[in-house]
Amino acid sequence: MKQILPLYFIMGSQDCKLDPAFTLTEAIKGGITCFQFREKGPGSLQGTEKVALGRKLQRICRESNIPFIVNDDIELANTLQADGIHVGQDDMPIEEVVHKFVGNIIGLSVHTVEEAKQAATHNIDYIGVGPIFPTGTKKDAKKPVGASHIHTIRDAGISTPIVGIGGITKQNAHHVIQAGAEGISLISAISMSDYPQLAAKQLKAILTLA
Ligand SMILES: Cc1ncsc1CCOP(=O)(O)O
Ligand SMILES: C=C1C=NC(C(F)(F)F)=NC1=N
Ligand SMILES: [Mg+2]
Repeated sequence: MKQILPLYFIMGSQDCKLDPAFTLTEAIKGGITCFQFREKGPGSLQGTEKVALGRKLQRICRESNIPFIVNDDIELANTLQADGIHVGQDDMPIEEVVHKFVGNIIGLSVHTVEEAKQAATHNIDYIGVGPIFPTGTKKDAKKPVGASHIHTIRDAGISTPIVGIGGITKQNAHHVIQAGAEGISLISAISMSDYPQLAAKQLKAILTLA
């Protein structure tokens, strides 16, 4: 987990300024360590187009040995034989996911310390804690919790690997690492960039300095 969580890029075509395949290829060159396909919300693809894009992005990840995680859609995750799945609190119950998903990485979205405690009782590989900072990318995001919330979760004795998520940029990424997260995950800081390779490189450099 420690080697895949540091710079965890998440994207769907709806988040992407340039061509998704180009952006992902560039982000990988820039040093991302994990990718999540999150085709969801306004403007996202559905059905066969969604599967086709997923397959295309999975191939790009496979060429560079980058784990390919699918958000929410357990059917798609199993169809693509994805490396992992990420589910939210209001998606399929985690017990079911652990049972139904054939891959090996399972991630869960977490907002409160209570949810983090719950997650720790299942063998979840990592938890996505956020939104850390305000974000416009997820329409129904909850109230930002701030980087200190990661510290609070750690202080509650929870040792599950953590990625911070929500409004993370090269300006604020260091707060997330300093608060005790194994990594940062983000969408627009890379997906909305004209230079996704440079964006990824700059974020990666900050992680090594944090
Ligand atoms: C998927 C998700 N979950 C909590 S905030 C968020 C959106 C993160 O997007 P960005 O990195 O552009 O703020
Ligand atoms: C809502 C989400 C929260 N966290 C994460 C991750 F960063 F992968 F943990 N992914 C999501 N899709
Ligand atoms: Mg979700």
